[in-house]
Amino acid sequence: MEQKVNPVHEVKVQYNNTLLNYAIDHSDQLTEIQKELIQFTKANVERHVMLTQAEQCSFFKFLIQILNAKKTIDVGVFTGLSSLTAALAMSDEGRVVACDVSTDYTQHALKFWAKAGVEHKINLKIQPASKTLQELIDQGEENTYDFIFIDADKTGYDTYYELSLKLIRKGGIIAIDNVLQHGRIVDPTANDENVVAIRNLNEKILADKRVSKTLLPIADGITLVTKL
Ligand SMILES: C[S@@+](CC[C@H](N)C(=O)[O-])C[C@H]1O[C@@H](n2cnc3c(N)ncnc32)[C@H](O)[C@@H]1O
Repeated sequence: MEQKVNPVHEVKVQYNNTLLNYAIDHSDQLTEIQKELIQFTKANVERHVMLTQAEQCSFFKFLIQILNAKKTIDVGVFTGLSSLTAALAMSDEGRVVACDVSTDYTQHALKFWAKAGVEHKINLKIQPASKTLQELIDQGEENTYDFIFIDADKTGYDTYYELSLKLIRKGGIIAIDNVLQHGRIVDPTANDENVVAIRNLNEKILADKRVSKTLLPIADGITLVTKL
């Protein structure tokens, strides 16, 4: 794949851990339970690199609040941080449909949600996310969701994107994680199935007239789309 480099766009700030920590310290702080969940996951769960990052949590909280969201979907729960973040950001009527296939990971999520007192806001569905999203459509919930976060198996993203586009309301936001694939997205020699799946989706979204989109180079890259 030939890479185009546009000379108009250049890096003005070199990010490093000090700057990242400064940004996190000057944003709304994580709650004690969110911090505890992160510490627990890092200490006890082998694939803890899958955790949503702190700067994403504060960003999603902000989005969910400005959307005045009541209905959200979390595609990819792991130990529960992104679902917890959504539940905490919403008023008491707010609901999260939390999709995962793993009871190993989500057993921890359930404990932290209970500890935070938000378990009644989160409906955990243990089955492939595509099945859960299709069931919501079949139950007549098209065009009713305010915020959807896609962060599960990368080869499923295209399916999750299409189903989410049906479920999201006009003006709602779909956030798609890992769209830079740790930099491999622009490496022409990187062609594993995850990179190829995300590269294809990024091109598809770019050309997609149904949405307005912005790809933010924070964390591992997050694309936000809103349905027009
Ligand atoms: C990157 S982790 C999610 C991280 C999470 N958002 C957080 O806040 O820490 C990806 C999750 O997707 C789940 N997953 C993988 N395949 C799936 C599928 N087909 N349907 C639903 N979840 C799936 C995995 O079990 C894993 O927990």
